Amino acid sequence: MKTVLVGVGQAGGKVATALAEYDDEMGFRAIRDALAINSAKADLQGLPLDTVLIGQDVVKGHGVGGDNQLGAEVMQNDADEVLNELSGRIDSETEAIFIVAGLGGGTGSGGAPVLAKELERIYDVPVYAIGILPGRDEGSLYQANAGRSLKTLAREADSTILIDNDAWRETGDSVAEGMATINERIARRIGLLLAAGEPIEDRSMGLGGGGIDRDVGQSVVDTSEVINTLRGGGLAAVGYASSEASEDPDDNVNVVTSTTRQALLTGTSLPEATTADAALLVAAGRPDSLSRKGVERARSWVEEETGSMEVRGGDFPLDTDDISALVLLSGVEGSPRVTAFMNRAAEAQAETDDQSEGAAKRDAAESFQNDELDDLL
Ligand SMILES: Nc1nc2c(ncn2[C@@H]2O[C@H](COP(=O)(O)OP(=O)(O)OP(=O)(O)O)[C@@H](O)[C@H]2O)c(=O)[nH]1
Repeated sequence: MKTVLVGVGQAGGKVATALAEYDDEMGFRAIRDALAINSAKADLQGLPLDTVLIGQDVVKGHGVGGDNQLGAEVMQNDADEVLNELSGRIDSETEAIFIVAGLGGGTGSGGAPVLAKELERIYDVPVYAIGILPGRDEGSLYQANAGRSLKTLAREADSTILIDNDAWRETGDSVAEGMATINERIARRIGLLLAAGEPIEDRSMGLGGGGIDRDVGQSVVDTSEVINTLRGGGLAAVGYASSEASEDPDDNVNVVTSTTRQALLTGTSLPEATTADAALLVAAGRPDSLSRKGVERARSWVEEETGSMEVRGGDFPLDTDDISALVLLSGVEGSPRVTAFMNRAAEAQAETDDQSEGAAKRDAAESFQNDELDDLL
């Protein structure tokens, strides 16, 4: 999927960098351009991307200090400059725009929904968001910010892929190490998803220098399958797992199915998200090890497990010794983790508003409709 990537805020800039670097290292060229936007000058310095500093007249390059309403305001005020900067990058080849942001802070949290709205107004290609949820141990301001931002982003973007900061953290990591690990994991998963839809001849095949035969590819994933999977809108998640391929092709039936189970049951960006409205299974590996029977069985298993009748599946030929499974889930609003998060956010907002009686437990679908969490726009 030929993508223009925009990172907003500190987390957005770092994750956009990790993604652009991964795409480049792998030679995928799915990310055609990447831009980082922030109201804090220091967070833009040192990023190997083109950057735009917003809100300079208001916060003088010092960031919005976790105030996401101010984050939304400065993005709105400087929207013309940002759109101008993007207009030279989004062209007739662009198939999707991805905005990535940490939803718990100020600039990314407030800025991402505003930017999504502005881009939707102008461009026909889908505008997707990658929204990073604060970990459970982050303070109430982060939770309340993320709840408000998510509610707004889910409405403004064509789909929002959620990454829970608690999902891929390794125990024992410091916060900085933890972030670096999470960012690498996001880069690999989203990076594969974007590359999976690219035609084979467009890939430089950094892993094998063109050694993949073109006519393997009747079931190769197409960009339109990613877009169709996300068409229902709302919230999405990605799962991923990888195992060594066996030399015996028959054994790879089981390798594909067990790797897919791991991807969905233990490897998703939103733990416990297994029911979905639609899903896409991408099996990556050498064409001769990607067992057709295995991929078909794995796809049927995803159908049963997610309860969705709309599960697409396909291959992603890669010259590696592993078989990887990437599962994209769309329509995960009802998952327990989203419910728990929206309750946590509503409680945090009630705490900050001193209206604790407003924080009764409700299900997540309802929290996207009711007034417990303020809308940002
Ligand atoms: N995955 C990941 N999350 C991060 C990273 N840096 C910060 N976060 C998370 O993002 C949230 C804070 O957002 P930031 O991006 O730091 O804030 P900002 O948008 O720059 O906003 P201000 O600093 O208030 O202007 C918190 O929930 C952090 O846990 C990162 O590198 N990776």
